[in-house]
Order: sequence, then C-alpha cells, then structure tokens
Amino acid sequence: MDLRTFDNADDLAVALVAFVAEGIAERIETLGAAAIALSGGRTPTRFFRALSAYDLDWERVTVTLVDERWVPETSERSNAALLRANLMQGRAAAARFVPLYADAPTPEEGMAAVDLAIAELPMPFAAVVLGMGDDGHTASFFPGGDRLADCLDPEGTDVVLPIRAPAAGEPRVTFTLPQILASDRIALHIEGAVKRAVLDAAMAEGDIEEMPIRGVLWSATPPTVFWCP
Ligand SMILES: O=C1O[C@H](COP(=O)(O)O)[C@@H](O)[C@H](O)[C@H]1O
Repeated sequence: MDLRTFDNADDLAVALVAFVAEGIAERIETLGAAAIALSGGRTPTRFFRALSAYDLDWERVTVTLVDERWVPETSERSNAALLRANLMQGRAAAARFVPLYADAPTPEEGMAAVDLAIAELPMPFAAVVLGMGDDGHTASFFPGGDRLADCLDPEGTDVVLPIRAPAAGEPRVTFTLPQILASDRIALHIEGAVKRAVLDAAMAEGDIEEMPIRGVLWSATPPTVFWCP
C-alpha cells in the first residue's frame, strides 16, 4: 500500500491537491476534458479550499461526488452544499458541477434524473478521492447496506445505485465500486488516530462486507493513502 504520511492537515492538503491536479492535467492533455469524483463528510473541507485555488484549466473539468445523502442542498447534511461552498469557488468556479441528487422524495424516484446527469461525465474519472468512516465504510458502501453486494459487485454494470443502511442516516446514492476502481487515480484521504486504526484493521484479514473499504484496499488498483495525525 502506498501510504503517504504528513505532519499536519495543511501539508496533506497541498500534496493531495497536487495528486488530483496531475490526474486532471494528464486527462485534459490526452482527451481534452476530465471528470473527478470527491467525497463529502467532515474531512475534506481544507483540501477543497486548497484545490479551488489551484491553477488548472477548470473550464474543462467536471466535478461530481463519490456519494450523496438524499437531502436537498439546503440541508447541512448535503455533500453537494459542502462542495459548492468550499470547492466551487475562486478558480474552480469555472468547473461544472454534477450533483447526485434530484428533487424527488426517494433516490429510486430521482434515479432517472441522476443517471441522465452523470451520462454527461467524461468517464472514467481522472481522479477519485475517497473518505472512510470509522465503521470502515467508504463512498456509501455501509456495512449492512441493503444494496451493498450490488455496489461492491466487481462485474456490476450500474454506475450509481441507491443504498440504505442503519448507520447511513438518510438514503444514499453512490458510485459503484467498479466505477471507482476504473479511475486513473484513486486517493484515500483520512485524518486522525482513529481512522488510522480503522485502516490498519481493514488491511488485516476479514470480510469485505464488514469493512467495505476493503473492496478498494484489496483491489488490483489500491488507493494512494493520504494520512496525517
Ligand atoms: O457520510 C460520509 O462519510 C464518509 C466519511 O466522512 P468523514 O466525515 O468521516 O470524513 C465520506 O467519505 C462520504 O463521502 C460521506 O457521504
């Protein structure tokens, strides 16, 4: 595993920005456009702010989320709201943002609109940045999720799927594992001693559905891990 350790969150953010920006620049160079998928939650705010200031050809970049809680952007739980407030600013305001939420009561009812929106993405992703919960979930691959097996299916052809789980709060929508693993670059961004211990536990033997981050860590294309205390 390529584990990159930093003294503090600022240094980590600078390195993670460079990792993602290189992926974007390479893809723009070869194909003229790039899509990236970023995670929500509490961890990525500093990284988003640093990335928003980076000098890139942002007009050729489409940004989406790895996963979303099925809530409107007025909710403080919205990953899209977090991303708009912290990334889609400054230089990065020139990028296009594709949300994973549509104005419908359930993900199933909104899925056609989400599928239509993501069909525009220049896939595969130039870069994906994953987070990890203290329960070993990544994206919205939660232990006990009702569609977890479908999300993790290496042969699965769905691009995004709805999922519900006891620890997930709201219903979710998530890119599936094959879509994540097809990315040019995959980063796992974690901070703090607790998440480091979870990472160590996930690297040990065990069931993928118990700690779904294993689906990424144990894949043929494991992530580059960015960690600081
Ligand atoms: O719910 C979510 O949690 C994970 C981890 O978030 P953190 O707050 O522990 O950093 C995140 O990666 C995911 O995108 C988000 O929907």
